[in-house]
Amino acid sequence: MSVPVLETRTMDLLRFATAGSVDDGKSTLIGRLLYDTKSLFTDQLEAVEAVSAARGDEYTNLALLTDGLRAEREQGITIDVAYRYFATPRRKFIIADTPGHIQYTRNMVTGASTADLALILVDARKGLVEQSRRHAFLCSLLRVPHLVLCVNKMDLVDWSQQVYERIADEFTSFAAKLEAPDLTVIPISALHGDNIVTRSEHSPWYEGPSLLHHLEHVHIASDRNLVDVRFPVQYVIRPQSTTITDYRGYAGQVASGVLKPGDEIMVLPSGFTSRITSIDTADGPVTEAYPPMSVTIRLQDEIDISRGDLICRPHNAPTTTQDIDAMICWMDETRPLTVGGKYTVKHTTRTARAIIRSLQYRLDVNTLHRDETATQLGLNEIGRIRLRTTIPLLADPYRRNRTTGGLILIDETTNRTAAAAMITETT
Ligand SMILES: Nc1nc2c(ncn2[C@@H]2O[C@H](COP(=O)(O)OP(=O)(O)OP(=O)(O)O)[C@@H](O)[C@H]2O)c(=O)[nH]1
Repeated sequence: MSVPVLETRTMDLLRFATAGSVDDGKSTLIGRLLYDTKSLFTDQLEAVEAVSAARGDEYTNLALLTDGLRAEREQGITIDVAYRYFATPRRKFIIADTPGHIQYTRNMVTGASTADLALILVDARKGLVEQSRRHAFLCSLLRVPHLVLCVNKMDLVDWSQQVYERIADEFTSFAAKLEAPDLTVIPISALHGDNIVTRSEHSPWYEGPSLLHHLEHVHIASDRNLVDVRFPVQYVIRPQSTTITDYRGYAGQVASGVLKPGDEIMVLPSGFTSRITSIDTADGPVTEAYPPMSVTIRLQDEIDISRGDLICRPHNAPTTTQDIDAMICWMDETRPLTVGGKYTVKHTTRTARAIIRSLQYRLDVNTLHRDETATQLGLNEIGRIRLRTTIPLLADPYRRNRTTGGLILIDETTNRTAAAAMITETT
């Protein structure tokens, strides 16, 4: 049976990103999750207890656990995306802890772009702030399928149901305007551990799940696109590169869809068709491949295929195009995006060069106002652009496919990532 295999293999890992303003309690919450799921080593805990005591903190400061960077510990703020891992018997988790400061939109974009779920924290005393809306907007732009609003520090508002409901209602109506995905709101106290692992006795009026229960059970298997077969070829394994003289395979990671031996496929951009003879993995051959598996595909016919080509089904192909419309988040602090600028584009396994043909508008992420008179995008600004590439890209809209719909721009002189972009239209 193929379906149960698919379920267990793809269901056991949840990637989530955390967001919130400064001091809303993200680091404390992550520390609490690590602590309560026993994902810590004794020496880590002892170190944190010692630092907390030295700082004169009233409670063991669990936020210190997630402060991976020395600079951050000194300044007391999160400045980069820190990845944390923990597991429960039901699932493994990767947390992207992204900073709350307004100037770190690019880190938030980096952390959330591969997330299954985003967790936005608000301080119950302050309610929704500009940052909460901004983060919710970015999550919708990045198509993060599940959103959780944690109303934190409920202990500081005496576990008031009214306070919680006002914040939950306000956020729910804002999220509705964003085509936001599945939304869950949970009242918590990260510091004291209420509604984190088990339901708290302080909130008898709250009938939903604890945060961990929700993280363990949120259904993510159907978020993956299993319909459109997209296999960007990363590496061609030729006869001379193995000891088996007649082996020729195409290695890569399945971006979407399900591939099976016997399937008819088409290779882009050439358009040649063939059939899959076998699918190999590091653990031996498999009878099917689906995202995010890394596999090597062998074909019945000898076709000229190189890195950057894409394998799909003959009647379900991405658009082959040099003209791309995209929403873009500018990440280069030294130079702004300007019309006419030339960049290297990395799109799946394909590299091209591109020119920015136009900037249609700059978006104010707080008000969602579009400024059509804008001529530049600076660090952390978001806008809609049109670009033309030197060679065709094999692209889908980002809303359909987060892999074949995403690209990055690289500054050719510094080799730094200048922007991340989500394709809105391919023409
Ligand atoms: N009373 C109470 N205090 C909390 C709670 N959660 C966090 N705090 C406190 O709020 C302060 C800020 O928490 P952090 O976890 O450092 O906040 P953060 O959002 O990670 O902040 P940055 O890393 O600076 O972005 C700390 O003093 C925490 O102890 C809570 O549920 N109740």
